Amino acid sequence: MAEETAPVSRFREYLQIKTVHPEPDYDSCTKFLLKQAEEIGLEHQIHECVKGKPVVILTSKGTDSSEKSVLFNSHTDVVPVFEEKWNYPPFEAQRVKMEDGEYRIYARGSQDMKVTGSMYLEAIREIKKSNIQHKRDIHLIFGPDEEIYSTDGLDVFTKTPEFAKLNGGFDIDEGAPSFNDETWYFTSERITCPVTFTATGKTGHGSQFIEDTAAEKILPIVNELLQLRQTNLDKIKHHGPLMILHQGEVTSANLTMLSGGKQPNVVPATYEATFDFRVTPNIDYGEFIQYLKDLAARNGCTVVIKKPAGSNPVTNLSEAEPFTTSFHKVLKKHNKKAHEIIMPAATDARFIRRAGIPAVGINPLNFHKLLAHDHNEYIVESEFLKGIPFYQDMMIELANA
Ligand SMILES: CSCC[C@H](NC(C)=O)C(=O)O
Ligand SMILES: [Zn+2]
Ligand SMILES: [Zn+2]
Repeated sequence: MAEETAPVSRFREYLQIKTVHPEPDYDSCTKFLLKQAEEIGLEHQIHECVKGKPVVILTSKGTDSSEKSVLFNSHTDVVPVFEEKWNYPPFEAQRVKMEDGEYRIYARGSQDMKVTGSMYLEAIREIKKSNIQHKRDIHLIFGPDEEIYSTDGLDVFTKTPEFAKLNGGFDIDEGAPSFNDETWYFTSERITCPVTFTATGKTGHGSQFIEDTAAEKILPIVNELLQLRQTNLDKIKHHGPLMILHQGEVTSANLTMLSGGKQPNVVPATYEATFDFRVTPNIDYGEFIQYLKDLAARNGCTVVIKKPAGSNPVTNLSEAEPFTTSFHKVLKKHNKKAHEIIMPAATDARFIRRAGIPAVGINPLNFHKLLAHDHNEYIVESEFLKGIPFYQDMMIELANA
């Protein structure tokens, strides 16, 4: 049995903190991060835009803090588990030796995204230990509530003077591990767009042909949107198993909640249908919202756009020099077969882009089954360890760009 190294022990300690919704233990998490900062020799700030929702920032000062800084962002919260479905307890972070000799770390958050926060911490630890100087300030941002829309997290924090004071010039953010030897990076993402349609109609006895019912109003909407889902899926189906890389190019629609009715023999007065749309940056967001409003009106329903987004800026890397050159230099040094794709899900990078800062989501882990939000989430230890020098180089190259 290979000895557990200190970076793995610290990663496991981070995973053991139950920052799980609906009641994430942010206090213990902040204590852990501050202990890291003290050991490593980093400055720290804590911003609670909303009480109990800390954004923790750990900083390695550069030799010229007047230059634009570089940000390395990650979230500290994790999604809930169905514990009975796990082979290993999700908050023990067990280190398990596999038949191929590899070690895996099983825990909720191991992929999404404490592995990234841990790689940032270990990378900066190495930089400080070796006393390597860098020009720009490096800020590690640990944000809360990303998994629940970041309303009390980066969404609000990125609008504060404290965020502006960080003077960010470039942001490295959440990515996804790849299932092969390629590394994907994201300069844009689909807008997360939860929408609820409500139909109201006549009620009465379940034995009668009541007219103008809620069901008759909601169903055309549901049917049209499920058809839209199919049409958009058909556009990317030809990619076969690689379709997953092209999801961001189209808008997805999933009926995620449907409710109405109290008893079988009472015609319901209302029906509610909630869709999780992810709106591709390839279409006009405003036009899509108008389409949903028209669809509701045409069917005599009301519609609530639950998280109106305003804008969905895309990072144009050709306009993000000198950082872009440094970013690609590091990918090359680490022999990354890099591909730019559209992030199909939502990350906190959207708020940083909205603040006018170029942001790139990336995850250097290769050969992983994507297990974010799934049972038995794990990472392969050797890939985590390989990611540390990757981020070390990324920090130094960007901070000296
Ligand atoms: C919508 S806010 C929640 C964020 C979450 N992000 C990821 C990467 O899983 C999502 O896209 O559902
Ligand atoms: Zn995440
Ligand atoms: Zn997530």
